[in-house]
Amino acid sequence: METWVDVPEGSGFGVENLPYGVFSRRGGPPRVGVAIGDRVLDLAGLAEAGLLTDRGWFAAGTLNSFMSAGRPVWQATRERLTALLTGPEHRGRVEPHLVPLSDADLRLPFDVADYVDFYSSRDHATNVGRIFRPNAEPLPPNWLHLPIGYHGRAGTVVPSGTPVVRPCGQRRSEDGPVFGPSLKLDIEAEVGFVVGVPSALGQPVPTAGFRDHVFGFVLVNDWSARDIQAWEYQPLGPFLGKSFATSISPWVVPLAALESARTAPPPQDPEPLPYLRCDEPWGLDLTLRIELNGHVVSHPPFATMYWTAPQQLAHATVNGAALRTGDLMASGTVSGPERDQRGCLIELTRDGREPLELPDGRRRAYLEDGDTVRIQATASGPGGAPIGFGEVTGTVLPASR
Ligand SMILES: O=C(O)/C=C/C(=O)CC(=O)CC(=O)O
Ligand SMILES: [Ca+2]
Ligand SMILES: [Mg+2]
Repeated sequence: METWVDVPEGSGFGVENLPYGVFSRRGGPPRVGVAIGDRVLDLAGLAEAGLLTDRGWFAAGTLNSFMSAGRPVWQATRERLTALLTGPEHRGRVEPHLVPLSDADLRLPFDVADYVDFYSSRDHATNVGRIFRPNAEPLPPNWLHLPIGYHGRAGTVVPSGTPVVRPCGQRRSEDGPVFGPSLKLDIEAEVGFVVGVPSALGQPVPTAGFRDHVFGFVLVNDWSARDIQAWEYQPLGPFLGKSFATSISPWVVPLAALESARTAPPPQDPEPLPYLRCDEPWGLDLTLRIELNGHVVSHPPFATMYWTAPQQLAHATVNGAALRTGDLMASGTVSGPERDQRGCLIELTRDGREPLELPDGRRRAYLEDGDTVRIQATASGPGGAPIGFGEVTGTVLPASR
């Protein structure tokens, strides 16, 4: 597929992708756009010019209204945008609605309804199980039977670029609990899916309902204070150790852009219960890349995730819990089997015992004030075209006291 837009070589934003976001230009009103090359196509502008159907979806500060419109609308919009961006006859009327990315202020793409975080990488769960519970089996007995998760704090999901203030809290010391800034501030590189179409209370959504409810995927950094977490989390799970901030990428990659990236997940043994069985393979050939202060420290492979997104969705609703537009469900930390494939510092440095030696001569056990973390990801698209997820970044600010 050829677009008349000049897409730089290696850009993950070719016409095969068309990820959705919300942007504003020079203090102007927010609007929905799709990324193409190093530009944003202004969908509200296209609609005003009569080039695109809009039922109040695009001159909006969030994607929620468009996401709730459902799959037939998502499909028709994608087909129309593809036609506009590939047909040379449309160029003259469409080109005025392309905004340079450098002029676009990217917002949180959707209002987050509920936020769930899973724990679906077997390598990650095994590695952190050994660190947090050295005297127990690394995988809890339920791990192979259900995708473990917890409910997080939707109101502290922030867009890429938002600074992260080092959290304060209680941590264990030899003399009892002490209060202060976390000494073990960490990241978690994850991929999340976003719900578009709600479901009714009392009605589970089966794995086969995934495509009808889920709009797309984003990158997630689930910032984690390991010392606060280790002291507070038993028996009810993560609380203040993770609720201070969770960052997401500004672009939502639609499911339709990920068809070529779909791959069989690792075999599941024991076979899951019937409600968790899935006819379609929803592993994704997607590689993450984590940079710390500009140095690449890891390449986590998403295809190794044990539990897939449709299984997570089916599990999260099997008790009848309803879905709302804007629900964000994150995969859990993405870690592969190799040392340089781990998705967080607690694994990469074995809880600080083996600090990273960065090429600039500095060492890192956990994050220090002023550190910047950047997570990117690329999936394989049709004919090998890269499908980019953009990036999620954040810089650590000192604790406020
Ligand atoms: O095993 C534990 O006690 C803790 C695990 C985590 O902190 C991971 C978590 O938040 C879920 C995930 O990202 O995989
Ligand atoms: Ca997490
Ligand atoms: Mg978090």
